[in-house]
Amino acid sequence: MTDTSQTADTTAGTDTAGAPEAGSGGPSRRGLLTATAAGGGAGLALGAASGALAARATATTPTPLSELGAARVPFHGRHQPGILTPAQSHGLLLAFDLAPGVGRRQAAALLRRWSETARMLMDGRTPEQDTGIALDAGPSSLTVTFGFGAGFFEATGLTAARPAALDPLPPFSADELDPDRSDGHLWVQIGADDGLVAFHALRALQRDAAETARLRWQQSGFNRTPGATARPATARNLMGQIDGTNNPRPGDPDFDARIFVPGGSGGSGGSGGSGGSGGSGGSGDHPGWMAGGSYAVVRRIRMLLDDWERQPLDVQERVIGRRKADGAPLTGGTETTPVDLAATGGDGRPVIAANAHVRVAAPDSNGGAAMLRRGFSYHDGLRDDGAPDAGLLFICWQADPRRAFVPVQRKLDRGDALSAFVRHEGSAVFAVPPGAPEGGWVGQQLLDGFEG
Ligand SMILES: C=CC1=C(C)c2cc3[nH]c(cc4nc(cc5[nH]c(cc1n2)c(C)c5CCC(=O)O)C(CCC(=O)O)=C4C)c(C)c3C=C
Ligand SMILES: [Fe+2]
Repeated sequence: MTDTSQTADTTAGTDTAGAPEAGSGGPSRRGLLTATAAGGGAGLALGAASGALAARATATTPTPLSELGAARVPFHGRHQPGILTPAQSHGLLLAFDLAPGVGRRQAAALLRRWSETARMLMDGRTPEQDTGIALDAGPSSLTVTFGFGAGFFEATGLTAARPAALDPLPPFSADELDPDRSDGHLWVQIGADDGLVAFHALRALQRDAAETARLRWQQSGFNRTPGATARPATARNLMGQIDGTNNPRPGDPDFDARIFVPGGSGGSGGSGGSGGSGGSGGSGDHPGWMAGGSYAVVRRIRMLLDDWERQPLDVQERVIGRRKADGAPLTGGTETTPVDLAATGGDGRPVIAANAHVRVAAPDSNGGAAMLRRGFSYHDGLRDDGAPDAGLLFICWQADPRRAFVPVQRKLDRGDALSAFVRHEGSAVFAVPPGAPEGGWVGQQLLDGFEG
């Protein structure tokens, strides 16, 4: 069953924000803030009140967080956060390689540390020796998602547990891949509706990696800020198109089968460990430790924006097959009206061109292949050639990339009108294990028994 618990809980965090939370093992960020303000800045903030009394008063009567700041996504669940969670306004993607000589024991300890840090931060609490970067903010829908790249299994000698779905992607003609922005043993996806909250998480997770894993690449992205539009709306990408309309939805009957690896107990409780090998009990050729997990394909796709912006509106719309203003199909209706791929115009030609992106990418054109697209735009200034280094950190989620991303990208590569305006510059595939049950950690099903 689909876990819909990942929509941010906006009621959490305001009533307890001023005091350490029971069983939390750490103070809330805002508890620290109010105590610090009362102790250190009492003269400014509180006039003649005594420091001790003032500290008590401010610690019990914090200013309520805004709805945006208070929004909290649960860390524990059947699936990891950051897959079904609506894409946040800030995204940080980090890939790490294990340091030379690091084995599965240290890798397991790292995943346990990372999980604990992610759990605390997503709950709005502060790790020890905190940087203070997010001291005055709530969790702001922070999510942290962890994945394993193919190289992890080689490095740790866990090759028997390596999913076949992590086989290297085939080359595509639009690829101009930079190895320094591709692959990696471990992947961390951070999302938050506040840039400082996201960066705070990045620093804490990087500190946890310490000598165990070294940063291989990092990419930063963004989406529109919640509340920037009059009403909630599908995001636009940097080409100006409404992007994400025809994503599979959790209510669809085949949603889980398309996005998540089948099997597993489906819930919280217990350690979920499988003694470390994780090589059996799976479904098809997916190892048992991946039950409830998903595979993320990450592509850095640069947009040739100078070329694109020179195209007249009707050309831009024919390239995609949808209207730019409201995302409606060229066959009519509104954004959510199904695209009519069979419709022809007065001249007898298809209204949605043979090479229109939505036709070529549609499940109906690809034997039902579908994926959940959940990306971030990026902009890293100008390139040496003067063109903007900007585009889409394309992230798609699926139960098996060999039956989703690969066939669709193969088809796009051959006949997509959009290909003339994009270049794929980074690429990686990660096995993203199921969510951690209460008391457990991410990757435990694979690595349990090795940490110490
Ligand atoms: C291999 C998969 C895909 C890549 C790579 C990709 C790149 C890419 N897409 C856009 C913009 C849009 N894509 C849209 C729809 C769409 N795209 C894919 C797959 C890939 N896109 C799919 C499966 C679909 C849905 C098709 C359907 O069922 O109708 C749209 C239309 C709106 C929407 O449904 O989201 C836009 C716009 C860009 C700019 C891009 C690379 C930079
Ligand atoms: Fe697309």
